[in-house]
Amino acid sequence: MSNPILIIDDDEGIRHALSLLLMEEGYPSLQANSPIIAKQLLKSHTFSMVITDLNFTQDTTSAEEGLALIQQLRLDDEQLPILAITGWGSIEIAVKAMQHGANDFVQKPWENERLITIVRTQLQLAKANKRSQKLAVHNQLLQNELGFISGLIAHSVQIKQVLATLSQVAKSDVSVLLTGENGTGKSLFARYLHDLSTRKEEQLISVNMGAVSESLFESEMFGHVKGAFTDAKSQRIGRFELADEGTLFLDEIANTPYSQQAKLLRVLEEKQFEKVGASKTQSVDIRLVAATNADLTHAVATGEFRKDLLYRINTVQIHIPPLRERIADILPLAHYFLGRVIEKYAAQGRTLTAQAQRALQDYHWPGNVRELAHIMERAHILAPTEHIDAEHLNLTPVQQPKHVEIHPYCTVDTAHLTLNEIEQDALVRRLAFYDGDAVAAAQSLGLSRSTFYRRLNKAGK
Ligand SMILES: Nc1ncnc2c1ncn2[C@@H]1O[C@H](COP(=O)(O)OP(=O)(O)OP(=O)(O)O)[C@@H](O)[C@H]1O
Repeated sequence: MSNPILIIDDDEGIRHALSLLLMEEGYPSLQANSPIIAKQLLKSHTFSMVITDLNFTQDTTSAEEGLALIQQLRLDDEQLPILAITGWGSIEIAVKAMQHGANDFVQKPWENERLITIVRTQLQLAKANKRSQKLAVHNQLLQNELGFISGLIAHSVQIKQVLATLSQVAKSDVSVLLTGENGTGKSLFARYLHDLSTRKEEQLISVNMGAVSESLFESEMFGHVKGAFTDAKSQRIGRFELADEGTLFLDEIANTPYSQQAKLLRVLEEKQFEKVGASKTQSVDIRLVAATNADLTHAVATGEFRKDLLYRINTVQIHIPPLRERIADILPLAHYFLGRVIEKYAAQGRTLTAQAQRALQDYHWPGNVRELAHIMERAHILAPTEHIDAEHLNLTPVQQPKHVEIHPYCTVDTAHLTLNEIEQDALVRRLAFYDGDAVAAAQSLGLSRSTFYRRLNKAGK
């Protein structure tokens, strides 16, 4: 049901008549007999529109009280449609009401049909305004999303299976958690899910939880009202509100500051929130998709991630396998990215030699699909002829830990070591091999960084 319309008039008969008229047209309403009561109601409720008289004390005709109220309402909310009722039919007052922020006016006694037409028009206008405001913010967000594309390459059985599961759950409203290494395509799969869902006409709003600073978390997620804090010069729409009726994609969810996880959970559970500085509660209807490259079960065990939040977000969990485990995707992706760079630079077509193709298939891909995209662009720039050879791919040995000889692990005499000692030795050597870069070391072993550390610590005990 839509938010109610607030009727403000000191005359009970008028409030009643208006309320009945609106109800017949399907608009619920609440009533206030004075500006004071109206302000109280506005603090605790969200209204779709305000219809207000201008004189609230008997025998006054100056309209001062009403004009002051309109001015205040407009200051508090730039979008709220305000309709003034000018009882003492002077055009001068009607003009003043508009100057103070009213969107339109009607004269008493009003014609029902005209009044309803104005109400309907103003509500539609407000909805359109809100939508375009949301679209503007959304476009900005999209522009900030580097490398966003709509194409999706799926040749391997594993990715076909992922797509099948995504289509299966898309139409429901269950929360989906996408797990997988960096660059495996989690954001792209979130978009795929949204596009297949019943919410596809609405927005998919992405938030990189690692990029939201702790101090601005609430303002970013829930928005703020004008004046909520020193820099809050105007009202701000938060990501939850932007995603209303659509999908909210929380990327890198493991990076949500612990102090904010309870607040996030509350909104996800109750589907209600308050803007920073606002006392009234807003409802929101979102479908949640989250993504992580971390081991969230481990993060729960170490107290970094709330267990209840994990259970709220992982109703369905889908793992996106790393590129090295789905070799069938490598060449189709390589050709796809090559096609894109050729288009981008309006360049002549190029082909991959047989050696280059083999090198791509043999490579370990610690940076997954994102790395492949970069390598194809670089190769396009580096190759002097239309043939891209293995050397132009520049797959350096450091990035290629698949070759056993570069890990001096085999030279260790393991005959007298326990399994734990062998594991620790392997982990320590791998870390040293990557110059202490735990992420690269973990990725080369097919582990998340946290699992890598956990095993390193365990093996050391
Ligand atoms: N199957 C695919 N087909 C086409 N492009 C893909 C595919 N998978 C990934 N990509 C592209 O690879 C890049 C990295 O993907 P994406 O950003 O979705 O990965 P991610 O798993 O969300 O990464 P991170 O964990 O770092 O956020 C993007 O440009 C994406 O469009």
